[in-house]
Amino acid sequence: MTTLVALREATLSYGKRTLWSGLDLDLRKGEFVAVLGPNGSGKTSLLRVLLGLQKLTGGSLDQPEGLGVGYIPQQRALDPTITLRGRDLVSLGYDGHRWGFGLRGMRERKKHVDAAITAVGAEAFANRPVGLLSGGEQQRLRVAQALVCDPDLLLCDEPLLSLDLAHQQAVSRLIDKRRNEAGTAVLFVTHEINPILPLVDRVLYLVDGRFRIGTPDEVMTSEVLSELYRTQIDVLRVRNQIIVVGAQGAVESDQPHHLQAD
Ligand SMILES: Nc1ncnc2c1ncn2[C@@H]1O[C@H](COP(=O)(O)OP(=O)(O)OP(=O)(O)O)[C@@H](O)[C@H]1O
Repeated sequence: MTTLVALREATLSYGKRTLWSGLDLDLRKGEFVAVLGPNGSGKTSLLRVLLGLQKLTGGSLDQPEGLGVGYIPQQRALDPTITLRGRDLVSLGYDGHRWGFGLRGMRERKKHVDAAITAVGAEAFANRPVGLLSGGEQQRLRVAQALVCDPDLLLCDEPLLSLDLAHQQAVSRLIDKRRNEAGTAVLFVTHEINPILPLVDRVLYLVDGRFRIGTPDEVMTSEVLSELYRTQIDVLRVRNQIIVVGAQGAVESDQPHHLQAD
């Protein structure tokens, strides 16, 4: 499979604090990689490196020139006074240069924006000011904005947060469809692996500068998580769900970051 992006011996430090080092990661075309780990382990920072917003402090990042990158940022509620409409937000993600700015360009732009809005089921509120929409409605528009530019690489920072179950499934299916049909590689930061487990090819699990990369079966085990968290962790499989139980008692599978290392 073609490698789209390669990190070699990658290190990221802020001052004296090293978030991770010696990270080797090949992201392949059409691959779905989930990034898991407790708060502050450097998941968002990894996405920022791939976006070119943060420089590595060691090692290298190889990505082809002109790689199309879509980004679904971690959710922050938008200011209620913002008057930008939902469809304008989606349009911002569209690369109009590809089609030019003439009449044809504008028609193409509208076609793509409409398709992205329909894909996330946002037709009913796309013409309303984004600041007045609910968190889940805003999130669906952010997903549309990231997909409308037909990205080669899609970086997702907890995109399912604040979505109800039906929309979690709809958004996951949409991202999966995109990578199956267009070979888009997906790097998906999440605290909850279960809703996306059937889609995940590999997991990158970061804890306190330590990390493990492999298939969910290789990484989501009692042995590996105990080693990463440096405390006894039990990983149970119940009806195709992964339940992580820490030393402090039962830990909800969607909140492994609440595990205490002491
Ligand atoms: N520009 C920066 N300068 C200094 N420290 C930073 C900077 N950006 C992030 N950090 C710190 O680096 C650590 C990792 O942050 P990051 O946002 O990557 O973590 P995360 O794994 O995404 O966490 P969360 O699960 O809480 O979203 C945090 O302690 C954060 O405060």
